[in-house]
Amino acid sequence: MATKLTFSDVYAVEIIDSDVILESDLTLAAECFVGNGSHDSGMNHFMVHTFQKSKSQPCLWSLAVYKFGNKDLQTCQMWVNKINDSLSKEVGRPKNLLVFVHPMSGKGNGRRIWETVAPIFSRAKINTKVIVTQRAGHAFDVMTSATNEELNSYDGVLAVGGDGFFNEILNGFLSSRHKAPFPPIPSDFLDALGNNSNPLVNDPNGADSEIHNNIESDPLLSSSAHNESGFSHLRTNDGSHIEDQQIENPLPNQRLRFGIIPAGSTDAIVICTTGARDPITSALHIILGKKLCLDVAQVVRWKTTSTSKIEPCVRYAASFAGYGFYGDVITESEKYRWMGPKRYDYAGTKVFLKHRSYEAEVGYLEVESEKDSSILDGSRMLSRVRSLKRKKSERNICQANCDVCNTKPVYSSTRSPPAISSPEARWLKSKGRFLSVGAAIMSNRNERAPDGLVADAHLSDGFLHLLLIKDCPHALYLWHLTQLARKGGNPLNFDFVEHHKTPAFTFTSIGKESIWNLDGELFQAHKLSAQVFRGLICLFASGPEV
Ligand SMILES: Nc1ncnc2c1ncn2[C@@H]1O[C@H](COP(=O)(O)OP(=O)(O)OP(=O)(O)O)[C@@H](O)[C@H]1O
Repeated sequence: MATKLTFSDVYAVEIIDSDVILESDLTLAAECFVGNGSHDSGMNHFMVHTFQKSKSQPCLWSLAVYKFGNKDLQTCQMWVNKINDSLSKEVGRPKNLLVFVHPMSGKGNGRRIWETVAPIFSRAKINTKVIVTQRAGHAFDVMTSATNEELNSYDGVLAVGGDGFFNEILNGFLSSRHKAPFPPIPSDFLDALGNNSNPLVNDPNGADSEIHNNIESDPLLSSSAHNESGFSHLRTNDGSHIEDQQIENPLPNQRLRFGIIPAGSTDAIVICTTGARDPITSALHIILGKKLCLDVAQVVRWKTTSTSKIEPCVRYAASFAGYGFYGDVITESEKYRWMGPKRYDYAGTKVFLKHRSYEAEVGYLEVESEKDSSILDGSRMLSRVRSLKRKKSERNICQANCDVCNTKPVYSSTRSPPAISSPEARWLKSKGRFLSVGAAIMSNRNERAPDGLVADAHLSDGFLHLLLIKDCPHALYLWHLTQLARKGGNPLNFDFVEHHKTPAFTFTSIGKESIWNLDGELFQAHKLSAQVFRGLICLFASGPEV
């Protein structure tokens, strides 16, 4: 039994009328300090609502209530007032929230899950405006059309649903508000536009690997490259020039936070940011005003198919962007939505059995700390890749109050990550046949991959992890997948796996295929670029306790 409570853990206090104590209140009040004679008639009580951590799984929080009693009602009221005064001084707790509920999310439980947690918000005296979505795109439309003034009347926006639903809300928020230069353009694209760039080439298929170093003439990163190709360096997503715009609500917007109550099929973002997949835990993170900044990838599609026109289209992803295997699984699984979460297993097996590979060219920005030397020969490249395949014991796992995420200040949204525009920036290129191309913005832990795709990815370090799975025998690919599914597995420790930590990459499909998976949502792109914005949004979460 707890002998002390901290105000930061208390979310509500209320006087209760002894004559009408509900049965449910008594069962909840499993642990309570009961004064002498508290069972006497005429005794008055007040309840202090807080939470407790599960002993076996500290990230899993459950509600706890402590009951105090006194014969004098005034004394009880005085204590309630004093506690409320102290609670009102707790910073960062939300008072008004906009809540989107996806009723069909996951197993179709979105509405029921919201009804389970809604009383906790009422008890904490948080006002909620609830919108139950009628169709896909509903939340996106509300978020894009809301004025900044309307959004400013809320302390946060909640998604009761899965990763895809959160992605929709995120895109609705950012697409009309995030003002930033586009990420670098794929190099072959520049070639087509009359540019002779020749960045470093690393052929993943090994034998014909040709490595060129032409840093000085690399035009990928210069603002002029964007201008030459007809895209202004400082353009917003709606195409207007940033200089012409008044930035009303600069991003990152530390005040408006996002929250997710998990109700989806995968819920990787919730698992990575709270450590649990539990609606009550998430509700408590929100109510107690926890705050965590999150990297967001801005993905720009330049061309939808090989023959289509150049039409830049911007999307955002908070957890993952994937092509090949990942694109096929999402395409296939859409056909079996009626199966609920099981559709991913079914579609995954079907796609795995087909064992298709895709020809593509991927460019990525080399990171100073990942570099072994200024000249990368084959063996150094290999050792660099190996250095990323560290043993689990050496992994620096992202967690609550993470040192890595707290080291540098967050970027201003009006600038690209500095590494991209820095003159020392070096681009490497990988061309060949891939089973998949994946970009993990966070570890993507979920119930099928307990350590995630990249166990030591961080939530707010400004990097994504590019995973290039080169064409390999079926059995080896199965081995890689089983390592992913195993706690403590080492899925990156294979010669056919390339792993690069980078703030930006470009992609061009050489074949016809062009299906990407962004946070579990389909996105068709034959040619795209992506860059990470560090800590672009804030979440009501505190990070997992590992
Ligand atoms: N009322 C609705 N009817 C149909 N589709 C909706 C509705 N509201 C939202 N959607 C769409 O459903 C898609 C999937 O939602 P969500 O992510 O919650 O479920 P999921 O796919 O089961 O979970 P996960 O993304 O975790 O795998 C989202 O793209 C969202 O746009």
